[in-house]
Amino acid sequence: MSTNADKSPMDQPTYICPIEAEPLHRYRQGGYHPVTLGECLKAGRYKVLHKLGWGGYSTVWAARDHRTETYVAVKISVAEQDHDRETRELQTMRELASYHPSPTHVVQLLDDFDLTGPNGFHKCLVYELLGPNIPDVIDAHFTGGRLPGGLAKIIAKQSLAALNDLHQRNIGHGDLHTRNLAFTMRCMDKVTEDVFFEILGKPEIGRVQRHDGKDLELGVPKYIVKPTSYRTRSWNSTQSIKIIDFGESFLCNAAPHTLHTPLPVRAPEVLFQDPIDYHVDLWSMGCMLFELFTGQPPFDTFLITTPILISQMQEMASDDLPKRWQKIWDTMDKGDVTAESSGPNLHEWLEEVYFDGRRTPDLTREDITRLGEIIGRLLCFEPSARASARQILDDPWFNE
Ligand SMILES: Nc1ncnc2c1ncn2[C@@H]1O[C@H](COP(=O)(O)OP(=O)(O)OP(=O)(O)O)[C@@H](O)[C@H]1O
Repeated sequence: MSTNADKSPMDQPTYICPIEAEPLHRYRQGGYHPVTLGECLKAGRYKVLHKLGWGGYSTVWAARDHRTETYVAVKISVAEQDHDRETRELQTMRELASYHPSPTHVVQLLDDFDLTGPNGFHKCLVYELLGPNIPDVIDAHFTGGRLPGGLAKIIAKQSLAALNDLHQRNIGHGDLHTRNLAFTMRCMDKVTEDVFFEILGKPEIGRVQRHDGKDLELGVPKYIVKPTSYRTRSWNSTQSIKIIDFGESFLCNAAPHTLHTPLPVRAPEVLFQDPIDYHVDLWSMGCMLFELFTGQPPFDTFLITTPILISQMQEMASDDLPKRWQKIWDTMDKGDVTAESSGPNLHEWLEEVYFDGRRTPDLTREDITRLGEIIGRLLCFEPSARASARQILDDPWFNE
């Protein structure tokens, strides 16, 4: 008997919804769990109030924890067969919970539970409730598409401190980019639900319909909620961030063979299929620092292919391709990419992007030169040549 799960996405019925939402075709066997606002999860403990976001592997919901009378974030994973990701996320979080004090700038896991719904079995992780991520705050609050230099420096220092805490414990994050840095929310627990909705915005709800007008399939929600857009916050230097999304994380003594880090921040050892450890995060951190200060990642984010990325990496990296990778590169099918690198190097590119004339710079040329030196210590092909998070944090530029 053929089921929905056997069908390719092309054969699936299509759904329409008037608001921006996660891909609706993924509400099917093995996919997202359909959540309704106001429903209570884990035997009445967590009352769902709003949608916080979604990713390739989960939907994330703001909820009231009736036991502790606090607001929390419940991450409901897709009910896929391969539970490696959620196992790794849970394992990392439990490992971190065994340390006291827990790292200041890493999201804290509060609870976990299992849920069975029409689309299968879902692992649910309950986290402390955080605010919006960096790109969402930039979109909402900063014209010009980038953070003020002072705030970027504070966020950079906090993410380096978080990374140092993880690496000291032999944990790799594996998915470090600005979407995975979320601002903390202060004083949320004491606020009433009315104030809570003033901050997160009232949920916007859209009715889901089948494109062909037939009844909805079992497992597809009738109504979908638009992710929150936080209001009434000022984003300044008193702010604090935490690293979220540990679905790609790993303990270095049991590192996976590959990672699904987004291509523009993916470390070269992942591309060349070399063994992986926490040094992957230092490459991603180099890319992230570039983006935090300039508002733009160093490597193309659109239509990028592995050969294009490797050729751009050769322009930006502080060292040459190691011999073991040069051999692979020489024989790789490069499509339109010429082996010769001809683009700007890291320092030229950083200056060009930062002083692009479209935005008023608040950092000096000397600042940008020094930032370029710092990023250069991270963007080294050879993983062991990359500076550690601690070494970067100790750079005098971060402490002026
Ligand atoms: N603790 C939290 N507090 C507030 N919002 C959160 C929290 N955790 C996650 N979110 C929101 O939910 C979104 C998805 O979460 P997350 O990145 O952990 O899911 P994912 O399915 O693993 O995503 P990806 O496909 O990016 O790996 C985040 O981008 C963020 O907007």
